[in-house]
Amino acid sequence: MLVGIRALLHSSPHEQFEMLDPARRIRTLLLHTLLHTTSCDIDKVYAAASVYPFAMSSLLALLSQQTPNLQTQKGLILLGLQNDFLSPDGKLPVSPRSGYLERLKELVPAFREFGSVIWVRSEFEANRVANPDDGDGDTVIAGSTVDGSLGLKHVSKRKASEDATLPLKRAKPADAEEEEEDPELFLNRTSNREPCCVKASWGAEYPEDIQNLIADSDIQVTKTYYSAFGSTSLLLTLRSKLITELFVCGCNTNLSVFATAMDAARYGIQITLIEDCLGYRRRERHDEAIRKLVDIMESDVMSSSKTIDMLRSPPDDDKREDHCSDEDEESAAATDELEADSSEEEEEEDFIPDPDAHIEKQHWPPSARLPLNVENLRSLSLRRSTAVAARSTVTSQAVDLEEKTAETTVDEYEKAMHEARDRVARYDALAQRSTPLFGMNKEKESAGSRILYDLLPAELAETVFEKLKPEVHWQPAEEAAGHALNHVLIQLYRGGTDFISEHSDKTLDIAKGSSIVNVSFGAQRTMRLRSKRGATSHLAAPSKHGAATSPLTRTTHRIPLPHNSMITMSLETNAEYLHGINADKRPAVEFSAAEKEYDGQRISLTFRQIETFLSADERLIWGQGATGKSRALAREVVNGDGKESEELVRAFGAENKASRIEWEVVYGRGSDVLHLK
Ligand SMILES: O=C(O)CCC(=O)C(=O)O
Ligand SMILES: [Fe+2]
Repeated sequence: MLVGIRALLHSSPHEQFEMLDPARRIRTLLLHTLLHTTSCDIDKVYAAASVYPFAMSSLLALLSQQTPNLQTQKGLILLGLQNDFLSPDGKLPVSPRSGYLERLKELVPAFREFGSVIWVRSEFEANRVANPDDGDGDTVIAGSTVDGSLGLKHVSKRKASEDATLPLKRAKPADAEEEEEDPELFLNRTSNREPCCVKASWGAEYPEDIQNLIADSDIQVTKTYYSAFGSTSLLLTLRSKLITELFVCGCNTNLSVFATAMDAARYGIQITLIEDCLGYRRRERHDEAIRKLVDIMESDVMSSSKTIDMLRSPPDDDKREDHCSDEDEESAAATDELEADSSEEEEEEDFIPDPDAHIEKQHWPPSARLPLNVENLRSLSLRRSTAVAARSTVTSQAVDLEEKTAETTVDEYEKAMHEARDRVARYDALAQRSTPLFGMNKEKESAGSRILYDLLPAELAETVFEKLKPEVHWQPAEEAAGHALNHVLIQLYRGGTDFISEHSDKTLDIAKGSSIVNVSFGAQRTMRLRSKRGATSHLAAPSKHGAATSPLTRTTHRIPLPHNSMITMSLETNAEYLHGINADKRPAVEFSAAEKEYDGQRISLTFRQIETFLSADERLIWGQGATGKSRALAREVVNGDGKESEELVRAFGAENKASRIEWEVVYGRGSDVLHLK
């Protein structure tokens, strides 16, 4: 059960009225319509699994076998760093990104301490078809796919009987009519031009600077397709080395990089694109490739320096643990063994693969297993990078607020909250410190919703919970009116089993275009956001048919809410998803330190900008959500369960169901009902 304590606020000391507490309408309704989640969304971690079920399930099977002590490895893959692309005299020079080589000079040797370095070069052998209609070719972003949506449909045509160890897309020689004139399609000889990287030509060689970076111990691969998995034994190499995570550099982002990363991700390998070490000729193609890899394959994107930082000081375990713990789901496995130890000796000691066996059996020998399944691996990896990013962006905030920490009074807290609210209003400033709610590079999907860690200065954060707790029991919250937010709801979750069912906040009384700001103190809980049934999202990546998610697929995001964090939830996110905090029924031993803190109790503060008002005696109601739209037109509140209550319940129900409501149609007339029975 959730204990909700209402906090009525005066909008200004001079006006004799109180804000309508929307929670009263909302919460009373919730008591009647408790929604219990009944089924687990298997699509939760990445929708790709349903698009490429066969490739995914083979890796899933592989990773979920239970044998201790097997450690996964990382690889740095560098594609196409050849004269034809890097040299100004090459056939298809990419735009030299400033400092690119310097960054590689730092990254490559640094990476060797943590994993394998893999150099992949192209050699023209025969014309390769890109994005053919029958699906029998490489997937790149060029030619006819550039303006429209990318033709991925051929990949899903793969039959389960196909051998997943073979490259997913085997390009076939192009015939005359299929010739692509797009000059970026460098593995294509047309009547007008020569292909790039012709075997034994200068263009196919590595420039000297790159040659100097290659060590004897590195893996070198020559490919003749856009994808490094076509015509090579790269997959076997990766599997024999237990490389489950690839960091990708090179050029072109939209060609070899894209085709390779797509294939790798289909094989269940976690991809991190090192954005400042990618080369391209056209920015929009580079962006599109990254967007698709992030949206479809849940790839991460990092700078080279952040990659090195992350490798050198991986985030602590608390931040990496998966907190999926809904009653309808298996809880995540332990994560201790996740961190790869890249020492070659240890790797060999534990597992000596028989490559032939892999082709046939599609799984590792029973003696080799991972403690994690692929879902955990992926979500952890995603979380980890987000945590790193968050950590590295909060430093300036800590400095900013340092002076304000001398005295940790509630006034101080108020001041800090005001400051935080101002920052919410100034989106640009906030963006420096917070990250998109659903992860770095998920700006669009997050629709302006963001998460900010380390909201308050450290000293204040240490005491704020103890200071706020008595407030919850004793009295409504102090006035917390800011410029944009005039209402706060304080809620105490007494332990892991207190929950709030999934819902959308009802926008009847909430100012249009405003954001809902949700601050967490105390024990960490996880907010689950789940797209509405039958909703076609306009926020996620559009598919060929224009809609991002099929009406049957529901997208789920789980956002851990650590102590001292703040979510700014846009009304768009509120409309698109139901949000809630499920009861956590895992055994206590599975709780992380952050989840156990404060005796498992959590306080949330939900700030809103409310546009419907009540008179101090609660007899009159007016404003956006009432029938009288101004003070002068205020009407008497309606209580009881008459027809009007029923109508309001129905309207609220509509908002819980639909990702888009016609606000004017559903709520426009307003309702003077205050208490729903
Ligand atoms: O406690 C929380 O963080 C969520 C609260 C919430 O969603 C609500 O009150 O509408
Ligand atoms: Fe809510």
